[in-house]
Formats: sequence, structure tokens, C-alpha cells
Amino acid sequence: MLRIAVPNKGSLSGPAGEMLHEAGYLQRKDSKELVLVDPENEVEFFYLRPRDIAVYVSSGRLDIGITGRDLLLDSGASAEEILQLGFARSTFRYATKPGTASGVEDFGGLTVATSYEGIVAKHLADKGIDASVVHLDGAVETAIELGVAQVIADVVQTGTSLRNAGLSVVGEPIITSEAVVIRRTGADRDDPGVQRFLRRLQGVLVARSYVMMDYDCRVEHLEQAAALTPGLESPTVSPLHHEGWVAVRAMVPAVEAQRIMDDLYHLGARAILTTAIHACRL
Ligand SMILES: Nc1ncnc2c1ncn2[C@@H]1O[C@H](COP(=O)(O)OP(=O)(O)OP(=O)(O)O)[C@@H](O)[C@H]1O
Ligand SMILES: O=P(O)(O)OC[C@H]1O[C@H](OP(=O)(O)OP(=O)(O)O)[C@H](O)[C@@H]1O
Ligand SMILES: [Mg+2]
Repeated sequence: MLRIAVPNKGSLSGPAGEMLHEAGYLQRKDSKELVLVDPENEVEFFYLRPRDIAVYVSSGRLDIGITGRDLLLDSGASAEEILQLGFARSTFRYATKPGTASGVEDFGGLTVATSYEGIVAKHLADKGIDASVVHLDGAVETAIELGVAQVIADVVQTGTSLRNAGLSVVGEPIITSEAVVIRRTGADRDDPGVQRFLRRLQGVLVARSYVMMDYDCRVEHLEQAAALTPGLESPTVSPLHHEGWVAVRAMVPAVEAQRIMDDLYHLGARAILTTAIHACRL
């Protein structure tokens, strides 16, 4: 049975549970449940603190886990990303009160507050900056106001938390993060259970980002229409009872669907429909 670590709290937890549910797995009903067996799908889920997931996976006790790239890097654990999941997208950046520093090179002698000590200590060391790092569990934006540090390094998504604290980013993002599936470095790449799990999650990603498009068009416009809707392999084309017309079906990226419908209409295609894809195996 495949043993999978799932975040039990925070920004990763809700979207991870939704994705697993969409992929057809049982999910816990009560947030106090720590372990859930899904015998039908031959998996066992362990609900763990997001920070601990890379540690469990690198130990080999659990086969794979869902975590954030930033948490994986911060842990220093021997685990690697095998699939990007597209949620909990964020950057990890330095910020200060305006005027404190114009770049990381000005941090010498200052104190940096962060919940991600591993990432920050390594980044400063790589740059040869002699700054102190103080660990805080959260709400690090307040550390400057309270005089614990002059610099913070934290997750930035919309930038609202920084703005509210009167802080501005300094330097380029240290990391661009999102939720990822990880496994122990060097683990068997071809494990059939892992491959099946990844195919299911990839199916969810495709189902979320593509729609199915159907339309009718005149045979003489088919080449141009197919160029607008190439599908994944190539569009399905079926004859219509009405001679000189064909029905076409192809998957298209959801964000482009409206523009493609306009272009198809302009070309003379009619009865252009899109439908949601609920599940998929590529
Ligand atoms: N506001 C946010 N937007 C997007 N992703 C975020 C945000 N805050 C944290 N993350 C991401 O979530 C992961 C951190 O999860 P974690 O549960 O430790 O933090 P959290 O969501 O801040 O929860 P907590 O309330 O425990 O601090 C990281 O990968 C981080 O990049
Ligand atoms: O750029 P924003 O959209 O404001 O998002 C970033 C904020 O979200 C997270 O905080 P969270 O709410 O998890 O609190 P925490 O600091 O206690 O982790 C993160 O630590 C930042 O503070
Ligand atoms: Mg947080």
C-alpha cells in the first residue's frame, strides 16, 4: 500500500485535500483524523504538519508527500520534487522598512527574522553576508516593528501582509514556490503505485486547465479550424449527415476557450460548445 504524507494545516491543506478528492481518493471527514486508509485505491494517507513532510519522506517511512517547494528546501531533507501541483504559489523574499537597505549586500551586521532559517542561512552564506538569523514561528512581519530584527524573510503572495506592516521587498525573490509532490532522493522511479498516483493527479491538473470543445464546420475550413484547436494529439473529426460539413472535437486550454470560440465563429464554424472535463488520463 502506498504511504502518502498530506498537509494537515495551513495554506496547503485545503487545496491538497480537494485535489486528492478530485483524483478519486477518500479524504478524512474530521480534521482530527491523523491516518486514513483507502483500501480500494491501495493508499494510506498520513496527515502531518507541512514542515515535517519532507523529513518523513526523506526517512523512507513514507513513499511520497505533498508539501511546498520552500518547505522542502528549508528542511534540507534528502527528497526531490516529482510533480508541480500549481496551488499555494508564492515567492520567498526579504523585506525591510523603506530606507534600511537597498540590496542584500547591505544586510551585513543586521538581524533577519524568518520561519525559514534553513533557506535564509544558506542564501546569506552563499552571498557571503554576515547577518544574524532569528527564528520566529509566524507573523514575522511584526518583528521589525517590535525591534527583534531589521530585516524579515517571508512568504509573499499578494503582498498585503508586507503593505500592512509598512514594509517593502528588497532584492529579487529567493525562491518561487508552489505545492509539489516529493519523494526520497534516489527512490525507485518506476514504482507502479507512485506512477499511478502521479497519473491521477496529472489527470486532475489537465481536467482543471482544459475544456472539451465541439463544433461543426465546413470541410473546406477544416484545416484552419484544426489549427485553432489542435487538441493534445489531433482533433477528432466526424462526418455530419449534412454533406460538406464535419463535427470536430478537441481539448483546448480553458483560459483560451473564449478567444478560440470567437475565431472559430469568424471562420464560419457553428454550434460551438465547451464542456468541462471531470477526469482525465493523458
Ligand atoms: N498567503 C499564502 N499564499 C500562498 N501560499 C502560501 C501563503 N502562505 C503560505 N503559503 C505556502 O504554504 C506553505 C506553508 O504552509 P504552512 O502551513 O506552513 O504555512 P501557512 O499556510 O502560513 O500556515 P500557518 O498558519 O501554519 O502559518 C508554503 O509552501 C508557503 O509557500
Ligand atoms: O502576501 P500575502 O498575500 O499577504 O501572503 C503572505 C502571508 O501569508 C502567510 O502568512 P499566514 O497568514 O500564514 O500567517 P503566518 O505568518 O503566521 O504564517 C505568510 O507567512 C505571509 O505572512
Ligand atoms: Mg504561515
